[in-house]
Amino acid sequence: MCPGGAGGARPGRLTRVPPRSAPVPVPAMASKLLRAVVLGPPGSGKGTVCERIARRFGLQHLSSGQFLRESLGGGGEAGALAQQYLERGLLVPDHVITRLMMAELEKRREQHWLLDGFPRTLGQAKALDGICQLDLVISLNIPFETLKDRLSARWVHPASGRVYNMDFNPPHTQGVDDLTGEPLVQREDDRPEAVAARLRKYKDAAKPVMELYKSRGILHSFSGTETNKIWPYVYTLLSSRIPPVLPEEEH
Ligand SMILES: Nc1ncnc2c1ncn2[C@H]1C[C@H](O)[C@@H](COP(=O)(O)OP(=O)(O)OP(=O)(O)O)O1
Ligand SMILES: Nc1nc2c(ncn2[C@@H]2O[C@H](COP(=O)(O)OP(=O)(O)O)[C@@H](O)[C@H]2O)c(=O)[nH]1
Repeated sequence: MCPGGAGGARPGRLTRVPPRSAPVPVPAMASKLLRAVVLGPPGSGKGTVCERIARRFGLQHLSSGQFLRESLGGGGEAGALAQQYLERGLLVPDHVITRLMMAELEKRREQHWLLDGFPRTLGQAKALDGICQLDLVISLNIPFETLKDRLSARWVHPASGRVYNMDFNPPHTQGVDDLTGEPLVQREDDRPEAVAARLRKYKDAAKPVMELYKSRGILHSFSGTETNKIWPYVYTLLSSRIPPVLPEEEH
């Protein structure tokens, strides 16, 4: 486990993806702080599952992709660097994303946390090793056709990262974010023609990361086409490590 440190958590400009309603914060009084990662290709439901875990278990959810998107307009050096890569649909270099994520995690060293989208390469996994020992890695295995369908129906609220799907979790009013009333958009890279290339890139980079965590015995894989069917297993796994603050059924 990552040790806690003096100073406590400070509110930073991290990307803590806001859930649909406020999470119940879990004071990290326990000496063991949960360090978890959710891996999976684009569209596999990482954000959806992480949001549920964050709410049920009071964990901090950090999404590297959302964090990067938010950093772009901030005027910072790292954001400007990242922009060049994101605009071209490329992975941000390890040293850039690692620096950003490490700074955020340092602020959260006294809280339970859950990472989504990081680490994505072996280099990133090794950097994470340098600051903590992960307890749990959840891998979502979803068939390609399902991913393609989901992404083409995904709508996002850019400011918060809240995600909708026209079949699975539609907004109350079409095209509009439930909490702010602001317009929803579709991501350019969610177009079907962009998805196949993204998935290939994901697989190449993720394979050694999965092998590393498998060899350590902390990788838990879940396969299926429906998040609601996978979710009870994820909930049970998490419950064996940290007490829930909300029951499983409450979505
Ligand atoms: N850990 C990372 N390493 C390098 N680049 C990253 C990392 N996380 C995010 N990025 C960059 C490249 C991604 O194309 C972009 C958006 O990330 P993200 O929202 O996680 O999208 P993604 O392509 O993985 O799809 P999805 O959100 O559907 O999983 O940010
Ligand atoms: N139809 C359907 N859509 C889902 C399911 N689970 C998640 N989604 C949607 O699929 C899209 C991708 O999910 P997301 O959590 O963003 O995946 P991520 O890219 O791995 O973070 C979003 O629009 C979700 O609302 C599911 O079981 N069925």
